[in-house]
Amino acid sequence: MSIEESSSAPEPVPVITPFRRVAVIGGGAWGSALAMVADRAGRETRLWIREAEAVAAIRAGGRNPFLPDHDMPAGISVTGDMGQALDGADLALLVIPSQFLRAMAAEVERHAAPGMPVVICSKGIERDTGLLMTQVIAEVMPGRPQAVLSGPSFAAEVAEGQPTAVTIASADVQPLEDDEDGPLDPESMGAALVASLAARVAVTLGTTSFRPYLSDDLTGVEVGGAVKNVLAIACGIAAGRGLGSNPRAAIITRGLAELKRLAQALGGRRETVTGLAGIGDLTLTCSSEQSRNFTFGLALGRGATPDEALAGKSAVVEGAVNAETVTALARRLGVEMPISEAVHAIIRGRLDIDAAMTALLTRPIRAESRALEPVVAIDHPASRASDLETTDA
Ligand SMILES: NC(=O)c1ccc[n+]([C@@H]2O[C@H](COP(=O)([O-])OP(=O)(O)OC[C@H]3O[C@@H](n4cnc5c(N)ncnc54)[C@H](O)[C@@H]3O)[C@@H](O)[C@H]2O)c1
Ligand SMILES: O=P(O)(O)OC[C@H](O)CO
Repeated sequence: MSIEESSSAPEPVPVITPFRRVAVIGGGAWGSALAMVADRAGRETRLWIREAEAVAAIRAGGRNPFLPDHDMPAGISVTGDMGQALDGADLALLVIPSQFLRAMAAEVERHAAPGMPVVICSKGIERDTGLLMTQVIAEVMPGRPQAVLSGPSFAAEVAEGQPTAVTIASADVQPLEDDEDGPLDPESMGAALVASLAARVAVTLGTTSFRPYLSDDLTGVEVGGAVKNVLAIACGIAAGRGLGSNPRAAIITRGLAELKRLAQALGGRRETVTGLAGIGDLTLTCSSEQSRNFTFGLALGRGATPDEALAGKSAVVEGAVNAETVTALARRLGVEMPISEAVHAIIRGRLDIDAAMTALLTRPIRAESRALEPVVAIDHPASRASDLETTDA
């Protein structure tokens, strides 16, 4: 029996027109892989790369140094000229490391056609402002339609065409008409989702190896992408320190609780946290040495300083910055994130790994679920004054 036969027949949905000309802004590993996705999906694809050497290397028939094991398909037009990349584009994917997105987006805004939507593919929170990437784009590209693409997706595997599923969220998912069942009536929301920018981006990029899911929760999706990087560093640290397999499971589980608290404090929804951009990306990044964040943590755990762990890397380690941005935002909102705090304190040299581990393990004992009210916290029998609570500022 086929998959189609085994499930009830879906309602017919309107045909959604894909975007035809896609500009990918940012030719690091992820931008290059996403350009390959767009090319495979049959879109006219241009890839803007900031580094002239990378453009020259690809044009000379070589490979992008940011994705050195993969040929760039001939159908992708590679350029270092932003105006050329955006000329005639009807969609742009912004694949710029989070701390540089503001500056690059301002340049995109100068060249992009009015109303051309952008898809944010970066994972992080801006250091100077504590803003999510969607908030940065709203400031720099006011009024421009935007979506977010995130989820468990190592660039190299996507470039190889390995099966990958991601979440695409856009904010234009409004019920199509007033509905007496309220704005979250599933039928009305389902219809709105189909008419959304997220859906159009999904049909633009979907292939037999790249499967997007739709969401209207940009905040939940964004917080997942930023926080998982910090938690992957925590898992790397534990592995590098030789602490066995148990801490990884604990960090993923309790880290997910941190992620959920921050997402909800910012207006995101808890179910997004259990989706691809939350637990999906968290489990991927916390479990693989393909992750730059995990391997950064691994080096710290083996005794390297943060500078030594980053030395010689052209690749971005978003979590190294986002440990600071995530915890600063959490503190401002009164959200407890002890594992992320510990990672930040270790990177800053304020706490050594063993002291951080002891501090985490001896925090007050409380119910696992905060749904169990009232929340009772009991002093841990082995606790000292918690190092974590004194680490910062
Ligand atoms: N690599 C992945 O597997 C992957 C997957 C999903 C999401 N992401 C996210 O995509 C974003 C880009 O990461 P990547 O992996 O493509 O990068 P990368 O590590 O492969 O390459 C570094 C990138 O940083 C850019 N860069 C360096 N200095 C800059 C500056 N001063 N101004 C502007 N840009 C500068 C380079 O041009 C290059 O594009 C990050 O937010 C990352 O979290 C990456
Ligand atoms: O290599 P990392 O740790 O930046 O992770 C890459 C992607 O975000 C995984 O989804």
